[in-house]
Amino acid sequence: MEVKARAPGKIILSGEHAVVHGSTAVAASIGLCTYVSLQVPPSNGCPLKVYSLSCLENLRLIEGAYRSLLDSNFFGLSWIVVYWDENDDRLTLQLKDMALEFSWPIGRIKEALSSLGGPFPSTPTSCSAESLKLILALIEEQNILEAKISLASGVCAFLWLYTSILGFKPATVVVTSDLPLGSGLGSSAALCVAFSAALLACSDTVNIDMKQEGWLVFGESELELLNKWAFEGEKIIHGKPSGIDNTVSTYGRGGNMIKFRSGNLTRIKSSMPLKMLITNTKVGRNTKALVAGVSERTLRNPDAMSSVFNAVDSISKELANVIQTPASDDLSITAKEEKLEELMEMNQGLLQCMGVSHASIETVLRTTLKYKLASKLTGAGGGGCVLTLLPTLLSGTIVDKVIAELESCGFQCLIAGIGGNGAEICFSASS
Ligand SMILES: Nc1ncnc2c1ncn2[C@@H]1O[C@H](COP(=O)(O)OP(=O)(O)OP(=O)(O)O)[C@@H](O)[C@H]1O
Ligand SMILES: C[C@@](O)(CCO)CC(=O)[O-]
Ligand SMILES: [Mg+2]
Repeated sequence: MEVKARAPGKIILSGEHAVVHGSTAVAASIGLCTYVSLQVPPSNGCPLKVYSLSCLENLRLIEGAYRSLLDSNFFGLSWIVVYWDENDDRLTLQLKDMALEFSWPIGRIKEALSSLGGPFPSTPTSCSAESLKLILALIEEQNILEAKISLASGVCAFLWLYTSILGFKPATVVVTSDLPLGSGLGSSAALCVAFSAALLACSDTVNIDMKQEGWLVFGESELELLNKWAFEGEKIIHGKPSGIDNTVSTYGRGGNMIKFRSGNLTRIKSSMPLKMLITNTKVGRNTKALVAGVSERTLRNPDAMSSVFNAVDSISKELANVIQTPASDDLSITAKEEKLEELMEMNQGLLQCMGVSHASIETVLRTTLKYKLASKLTGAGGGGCVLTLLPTLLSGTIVDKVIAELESCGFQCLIAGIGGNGAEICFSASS
């Protein structure tokens, strides 16, 4: 059986970092996703597939399944029934975009992690420091290249989610993504949401009709479970996440945005078309380190930082109001856009106060300002992506000029659809 899951990335319009400290933030999913395909063989001893000898070639597709071939003669034709062999049971994770593969014999994973007691799919549980050590030992055995070491946290999140939700079943899991990694567009959350969605869909906890075709959405209670598991994965990658990224990736739906505070979400409907240019500075950074940096600054300057977080809270609430309030004779779309631009600039100023801007971000701000466009960093900052509001009446020529100038600095621009769907799953018979 194969289950596929997809989960979107996000942009934060206001409130990143401050949201970790209890302020309101406003975010929306974008039309770029991470995809997970999970292939689980049938339980040991069950025939995996029956082939006629004429299509014996197909057998080569099933690596490691040759050992228990049972030859039979069925209706006068020669058929082969292929059984799965326990000794060949492996858990394999392929990160396709990085051309990386991790693979462990199930016996080895059991030996290392059975003390953790999984599976417990309906009880989202934090990965303790001791459990993390055991998981890291499994990853170290795979000799991950120094240049790709930042991926280890994603692999840790995978092993924790996998063994907690499905236990010690063999499977092949393949990951691909439209999202740039570590750039502020929520790649870590999209990964954890897509993993959790695929794993829960394969577990006995979630009641879903596997015969339905096309992309499916979980019901509300399953979404809640999915979001909680994804949050546990995010904690492994981010250290101390607010939960906004996984919540947006789980619950995004039909053009909605999300207002988020202290773990609670409110869906908000935008009453205006919102077009954002996303500029990826391509400066790599790590959300965990940036979040920790803001927390350290807060410990050193508690009163000043509390004022900064309060100011961000007011900005996010105001921004949500502007987005929701319909345009009228007294409040034109242009006036609303000017208000949003001002709020974005104020938020950016406060993010600088938190110490999470970067020279590359400042270059984007200066460049877009030449065209009278307002910008702010999105996500954790320190490089990564910057948002620029593209007002409705802005001519296409100006947009082209800004993009050309930004790309001449070595940045990469894209205009993504805002407020797409959240997590979805799809079943298919394995090939
Ligand atoms: N498609 C993927 N394949 C493998 N690992 C991934 C993938 N997407 C995310 N990751 C993991 O997430 C890490 C990046 O997460 P990080 O939180 O630093 O950035 P982000 O989520 O893109 O940005 P932000 O948190 O600011 O929105 C990577 O180093 C890797 O461990
Ligand atoms: C920087 C941060 O606020 C957003 C990262 O996309 C971290 C978080 O909320 O978990
Ligand atoms: Mg992240």
